[in-house]
Amino acid sequence: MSYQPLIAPSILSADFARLDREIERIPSADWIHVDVMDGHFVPNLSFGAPVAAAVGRVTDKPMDCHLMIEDPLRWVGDYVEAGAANVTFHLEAADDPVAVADLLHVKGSRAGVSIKPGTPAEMCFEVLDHVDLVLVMSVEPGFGGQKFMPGSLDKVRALRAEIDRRGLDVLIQIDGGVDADTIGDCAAAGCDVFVAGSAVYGAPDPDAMIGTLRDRALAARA
Ligand SMILES: O=C(CO)[C@H](O)[C@H](O)COP(=O)(O)O
Ligand SMILES: [Co+2]
Repeated sequence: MSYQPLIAPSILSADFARLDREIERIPSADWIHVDVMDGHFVPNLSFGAPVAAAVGRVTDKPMDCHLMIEDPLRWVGDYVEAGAANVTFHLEAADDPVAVADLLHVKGSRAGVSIKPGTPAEMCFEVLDHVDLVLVMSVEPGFGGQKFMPGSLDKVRALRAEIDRRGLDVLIQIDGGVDADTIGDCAAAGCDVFVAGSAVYGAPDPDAMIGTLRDRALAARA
């Protein structure tokens, strides 16, 4: 099948006082990326399941929850109940990542696992058969607006090779510093899903920026 990059704007860079209006500004988005930070796993606090549920009420697009939280087994169910289509937890935070992924499937969402910049791609290999998505962080998680770390692309290439070798239907998502200049390299390395916060909401026309990002990803794979 032809390559179809998915653009997932992060509402972390949106105006939290008007999330309904901010989501209306991005009709071309494929997914809505929702960054949950608990102030423990990462040194920042964003919001939790009630705000995710509010996002779910104002959009029909798939809600993609990125949980930067400790003890994901305890909390993931709340995000499925909030309406998430995908729930991604951090490998570094999970005692038993397969149990978290299995719970997400039982609850009815897709399961994603994420790795921070310092975690080798190979650490994910044993959970690849149990998840639908791997999220490679290309900044240290916790804050929007950071600079893309090009070293993350080697991890994307390693994951792409292993997923393809096993013939798995697992998406590779990249998150952090993705913009019109960096998305091409991410697509060429093998990414399927692109999170962009500041690049989209910092643009004069956020929806036009989504089109630019998609075009650049497609061009890099042509
Ligand atoms: O998970 C995240 C931060 O931990 C965000 O999704 C990410 O940083 C998006 O913001 P930007 O595109 O501005 O880097
Ligand atoms: Co994120």
